Amino acid sequence: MSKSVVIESVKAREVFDSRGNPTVEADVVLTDGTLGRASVPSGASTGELEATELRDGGSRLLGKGVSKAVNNVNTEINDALKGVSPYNQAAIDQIMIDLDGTPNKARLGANAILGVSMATARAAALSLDTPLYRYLGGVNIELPQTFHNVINGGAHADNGIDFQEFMITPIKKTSFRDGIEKIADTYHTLKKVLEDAGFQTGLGDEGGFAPDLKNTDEAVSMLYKAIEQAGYVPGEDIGIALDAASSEFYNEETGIYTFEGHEFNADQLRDYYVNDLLKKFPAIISIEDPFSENDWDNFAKFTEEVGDRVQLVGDDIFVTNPSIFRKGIKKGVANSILIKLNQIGTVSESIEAIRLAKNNGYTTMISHRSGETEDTFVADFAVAVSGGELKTGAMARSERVAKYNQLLRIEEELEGQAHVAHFPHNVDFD
Ligand SMILES: O=C(O)[C@@H](CO)OP(=O)(O)O
Ligand SMILES: [Mg+2]
Repeated sequence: MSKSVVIESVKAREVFDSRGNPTVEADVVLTDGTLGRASVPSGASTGELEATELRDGGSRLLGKGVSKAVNNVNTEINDALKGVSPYNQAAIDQIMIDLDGTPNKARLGANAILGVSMATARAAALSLDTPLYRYLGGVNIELPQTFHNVINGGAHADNGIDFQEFMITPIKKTSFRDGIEKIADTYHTLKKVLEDAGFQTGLGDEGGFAPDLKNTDEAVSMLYKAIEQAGYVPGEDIGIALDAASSEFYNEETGIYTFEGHEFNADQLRDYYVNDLLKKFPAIISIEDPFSENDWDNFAKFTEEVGDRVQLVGDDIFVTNPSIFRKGIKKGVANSILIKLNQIGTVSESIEAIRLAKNNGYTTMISHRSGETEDTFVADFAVAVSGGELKTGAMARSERVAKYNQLLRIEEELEGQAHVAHFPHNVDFD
């Protein structure tokens, strides 16, 4: 590491994400000439307490411009980081957190700060001629088990399904590639299963199909059919995971969850999960946001009841925020946390949330956003932090597949030395 190398300049521009909305792309240039570049994703079903994504006026872009965030990078952040070493990620992130001065990055924008945070890590790795996953992770790294959202509902599709994500994951695999191939197989088979049943197979935001199925039961049944027709055993070879994203259909005033024609209170919803869904479909190994971000007590109660046999992931409720997550751990909410870099806004704080999870027996699922770019940062990040699990969409749409292709390259680069995570069985199948 050359001590004399420092940041020469930081610059951002407005580019577009996979939904055609503007987003921030940041460039960090070092004095040795290295350029690190990164772009920021964006969610549709966002948690209320996520760090602020700064958006502005501009009638042409429906008020979704990011020119203020871009300007903040080009002026204040550039001034603050010029001359600073790129090799201390925590210090870089802290400078931006202090410069912003708000608890949720509302002044400079989490999109401005995260773009620079990621681009700095990439520049540092490049200047040391080290792969990004190795720079961030050292030698203690692991390829993740992937979770693929193959039926899209909720805020990600214009169909009648209220649960947001229906994912498949390769439990049994001899390598990362083997797992991905099984998923691709099942994905193609699912298309045929849906077509045979007379459904449309247009895609939702995350590359999964968006058929007009009537409910969760029917969607999971389709997954069972696809897994079996592809020659695999549901729950053994391929597991199923859901993101209910229930904050989207929860009424805080009445405490009622309205979905698929039901009007359930928390007890009825719990009964539905335990005595209907999980009984009927034992291949379901993980449920994300089963209760709302504003329904902590019931989320905790549910964790107590089924947390020993199913992974319960907190997304909207923790928003990758270490201090909110700490409260959740104390209350016994969930047994897993979703990690989205732009929910908190820096690489270092995301790593802190992961450390907190590991120290408290929570699993971690690293995640893309429903609005993505071609940037593959999250793939390297998942390997670096040995995140165990990664969800980044179906095996379609280039902005999703780019991440899986990057993981295939990483596996090849590690020449068979790469360990691949296994969930839920903590054993190796190879
Ligand atoms: O809820 C989620 O887990 C995510 C990612 O799949 O969706 P969004 O980016 O729209 O918040
Ligand atoms: Mg979610």
